[in-house]
Amino acid sequence: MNIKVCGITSKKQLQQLDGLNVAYAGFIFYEKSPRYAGLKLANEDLTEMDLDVKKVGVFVDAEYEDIMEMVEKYELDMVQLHGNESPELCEELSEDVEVIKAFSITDTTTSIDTLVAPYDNVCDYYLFDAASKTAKGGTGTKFDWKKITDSKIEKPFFLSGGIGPDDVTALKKFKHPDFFGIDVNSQFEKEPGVKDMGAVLKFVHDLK
Ligand SMILES: O=C(O)c1ccccc1NCC(=O)[C@H](O)[C@H](O)COP(=O)(O)O
Repeated sequence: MNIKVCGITSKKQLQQLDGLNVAYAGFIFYEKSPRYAGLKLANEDLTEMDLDVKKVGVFVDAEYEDIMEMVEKYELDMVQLHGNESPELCEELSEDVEVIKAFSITDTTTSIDTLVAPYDNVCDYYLFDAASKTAKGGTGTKFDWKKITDSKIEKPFFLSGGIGPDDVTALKKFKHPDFFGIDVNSQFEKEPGVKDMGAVLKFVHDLK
């Protein structure tokens, strides 16, 4: 199970994460987020370290040029599109960088397969998060995972939304042919943007 820890805002925590057998580190490039990385991380913080962890930039309804500027500046390996980005934008970006398209799942989402269909050929991964009325992501809210197990999907995906230390047993039981990894965030924080690395370490160990 690949693990992505999202909302990293310091060089020190990035270094710590790199030693923890975590596959992906997420950096939020959305100014309204309390985890906005743009003002806290210099590009050298990400580019001058020899990292095993892949760097994922998270964007919400940003323009192609602005996303690519950050990809180049921070040498991002992947972008995660967490808003209402069009399949056309995903396709354009996927020529330059790996793309994760995120989808917000609500109680009224009836068919995940219908939701993802327009993005089938234009991104590399999906990410399923819980929708929220208050924020675009990082809310600690779960959605009904049965909506996933009832779907075909047919692309590697990250399961996200409110995943915390108490979910280890449920995650070990969660099965889907395209289940690629999990994305965690606010349930492993001391405060927004500051991870509890001890909790992350224990979680990674417990999942193995
Ligand atoms: O984390 C944020 O502040 C955020 C803001 C705007 C768009 C996306 C954001 N986070 C993206 C993520 O991938 C989160 O890890 C995901 O929403 C799950 O968060 P949580 O429910 O806190 O585990």
